[in-house]
Amino acid sequence: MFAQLGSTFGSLFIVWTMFQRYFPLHFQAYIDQYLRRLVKAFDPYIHIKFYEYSSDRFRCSEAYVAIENYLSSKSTEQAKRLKGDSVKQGKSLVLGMDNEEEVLDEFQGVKLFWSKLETHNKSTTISYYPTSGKMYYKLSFHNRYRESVTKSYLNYVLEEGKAIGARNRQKKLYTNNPNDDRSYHNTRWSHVVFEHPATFDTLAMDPKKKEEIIDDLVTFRESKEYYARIGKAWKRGYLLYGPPGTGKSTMIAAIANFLNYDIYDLELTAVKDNTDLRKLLIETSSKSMIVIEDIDCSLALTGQRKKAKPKKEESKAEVVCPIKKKADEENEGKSSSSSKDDSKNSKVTLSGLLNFIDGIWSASGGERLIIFTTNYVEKLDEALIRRGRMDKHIELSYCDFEGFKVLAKNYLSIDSHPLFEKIRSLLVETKITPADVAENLMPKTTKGDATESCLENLIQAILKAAKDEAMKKKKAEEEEEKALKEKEKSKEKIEEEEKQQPETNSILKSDKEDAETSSSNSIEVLK
Ligand SMILES: Nc1ncnc2c1ncn2[C@@H]1O[C@H](COP(=O)(O)OP(=O)(O)OP(=O)(O)O)[C@@H](O)[C@H]1O
Ligand SMILES: [Mg+2]
Repeated sequence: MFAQLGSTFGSLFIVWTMFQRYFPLHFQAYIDQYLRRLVKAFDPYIHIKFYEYSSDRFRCSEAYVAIENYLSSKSTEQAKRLKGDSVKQGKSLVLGMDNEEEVLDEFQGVKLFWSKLETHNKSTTISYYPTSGKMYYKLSFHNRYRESVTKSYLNYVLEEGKAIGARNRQKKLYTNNPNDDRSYHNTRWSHVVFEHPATFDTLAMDPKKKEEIIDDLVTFRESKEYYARIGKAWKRGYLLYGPPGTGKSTMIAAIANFLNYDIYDLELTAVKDNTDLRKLLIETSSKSMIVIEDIDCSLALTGQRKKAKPKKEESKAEVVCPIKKKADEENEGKSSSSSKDDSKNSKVTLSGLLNFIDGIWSASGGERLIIFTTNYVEKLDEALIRRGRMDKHIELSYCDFEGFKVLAKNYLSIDSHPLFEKIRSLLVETKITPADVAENLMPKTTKGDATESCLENLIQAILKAAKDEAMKKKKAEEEEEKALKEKEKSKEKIEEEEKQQPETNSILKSDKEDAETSSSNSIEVLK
């Protein structure tokens, strides 16, 4: 009987919450109070509320988000009014239950009722936030299941909800805003949705090396406790190095897709100073990768410990170091003030960067990868890339036959072909980047089967690369020979000059003696 009465009052109370907004405020409070007391006295059900925002109204509650994710599939099946909320990996809508809808769930034979409700804002003050009430999910279940629900079911919902959230989560690619652009954006990072298709399956590289990298990433992802135990920030540094077009940026995208991490693409040239760098770091979230591409170029720009660097290809230097180029133009003809200008360009120092990597400032969130890429690993300061800072050094190199097979599968969907043997032998002797191989394997027409022509194109490209390489080698040898000859010539010249030296010296000596006698004569005359 009590149960019946309780549920009657309970239903009455639900109806009341739906319609109370139509009553005057003082009347609402009065009814609310009495209904609550009645329901409490007879209701055999337990009710738990999960509010959308924490009490400070700044943070969205983690539990609320997990519950929303957990209920989304159930709502699609049961609720009559649904709400299209977010986009799943940029491909489809995720539906959730609308306000005042109810969903039934079952867990180990226990029936559980979820409803989505909103508190009604009784405040008459003007608020910065939307004046609508607070959203919350309410879970109702019978008192006799209190223990199993609070101990097992809620944990289960949170875990499931988090897993669903991680699956649906859209990765983001962040870039740091230039310093002077900050007032407009009012934020240090701007982002776009990250949707790069690269995966480890499509990455052309030695399968053993690939396996090793994947193992390393998995170990890192699952080592939260280990890092806590050894007292180290939960982060790992990767240095990717190799010639242009060997897949460094592609690997970064593959790692992000594999770990489902956000990418923070840090452009050091747009960072004002070390303080700014620290602030940028603090604003990154966990489960992310902080990437600095072409680190050698960025560091040269700071004018710190490493200054000299070989020039990259013209086009690339323009893209990667626009500020440096501008600074160079500005400094033209101002050699006297060049040191002053250098210090103006000097923004982030190497030691600032080292602090950044060491995790002093990133110790908060954890689960972060720091990735540097460079074409010139030998130019980097040893302090920057020592183990502990850049824990894993990965070389990406020219395309070998295994790499070619991956690209042939990606671009032409083939595992074998009679021309493969020829390509295998050519790749042993010739250096060609995966980017060049990929370009040749890309069909140039949609008509007919382009497999054969693509492979033929690739063979021609490898032969051309071999020819270019041979010519380059010959030219280098010739230049070396020329330099050697010139060196020998100048050596001979010096030796000849040295041989003539005694004669010249004796002439000089007699001249000196003559001068001395004439000067002593003139002194005597003066006397
Ligand atoms: N190892 C690889 N596997 C698959 N595709 C690759 C690989 N290397 C290069 N490519 C292809 O070549 C293109 C250029 O590669 P990517 O930008 O990753 O080179 P990079 O090493 O970052 O060059 P850079 O040093 O110039 O930045 C990619 O879009 C990709 O299609
Ligand atoms: Mg790159």
